[in-house]
Amino acid sequence: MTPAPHGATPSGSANPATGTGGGGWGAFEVTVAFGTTTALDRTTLAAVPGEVAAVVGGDGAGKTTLLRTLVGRIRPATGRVSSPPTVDCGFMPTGASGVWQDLTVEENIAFVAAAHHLAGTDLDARRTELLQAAGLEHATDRLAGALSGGMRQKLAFCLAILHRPQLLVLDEPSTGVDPVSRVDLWRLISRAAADGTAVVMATTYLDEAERASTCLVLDQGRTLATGTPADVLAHAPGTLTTGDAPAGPRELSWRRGRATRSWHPGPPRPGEGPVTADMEDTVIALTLAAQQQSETQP
Ligand SMILES: Nc1ncnc2c1ncn2[C@@H]1O[C@H](COP(=O)(O)OP(=O)(O)OP(=O)(O)O)[C@@H](O)[C@H]1O
Repeated sequence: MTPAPHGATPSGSANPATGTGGGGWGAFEVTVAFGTTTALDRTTLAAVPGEVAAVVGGDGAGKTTLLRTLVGRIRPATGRVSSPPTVDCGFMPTGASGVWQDLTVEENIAFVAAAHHLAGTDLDARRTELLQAAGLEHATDRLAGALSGGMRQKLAFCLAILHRPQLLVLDEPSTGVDPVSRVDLWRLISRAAADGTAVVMATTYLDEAERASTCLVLDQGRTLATGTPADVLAHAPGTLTTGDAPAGPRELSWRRGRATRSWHPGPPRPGEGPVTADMEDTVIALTLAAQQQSETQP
């Protein structure tokens, strides 16, 4: 059996790297460095019961580091982390590492249930509820390693939330998942939040970030924007245009469906008809603006 990192731990003690401060859960002004790499630079993310907080950013932005810091797996150099005791956290790591591949769906559930001392009719009801919601009720005898990617991700989600954690931390739960399973996963996530769980999720799908209560945009450890999706959209820098071809340097343009978006740092130029940026455009524009700023800094 391949042991997988998971939120399920038999220990119920609070993680020493975390605390339950009076200001709610979250990571506050945390800095994490790996050697000379600053993975997080005074980053703040609040985790509020009943809400979904989305963490977005490109490769190496610091998303996983922030999530691991929140659940006490990384101790920040500075700043404060406030989270429930480990036993009240659920963590779904990225990829297939949240499930035990050589156990069946049923065995995966039983294993995590045992780790959390869940049993009896309460467990039966919870198992049935989650498997049905995830569309896995007819796959209970299948090995997790033989499931489709989307089914495996949904199983990983069920395992992370089986014990009704107060804080649920999901690392790119829908990456590599087909669009239908992605809808299922989002429904599961929304339901968890509606039940009062504080959900934090890293995602590369910006339509998901747009539906979250709050959104944190990271780039190389720096916070580019934070707030409600509307707040983030309101801070899209520069000007965005759309057309058939790049309206400027290619590195400042990207494809959106059949159209090409172009970004430039200043206000609209004469004759330019700017388009309203959605979350995807905004995150790209914020990242390009940050890159330009760091290139011009000595
Ligand atoms: N254990 C580690 N040792 C050294 N460097 C690390 C370690 N974990 C992360 N990093 C570095 O910290 C930075 C942030 O990484 P992190 O995995 O948090 O980013 P991410 O936003 O999750 O990106 P991705 O989606 O590509 O995983 C990167 O430069 C990464 O190389």
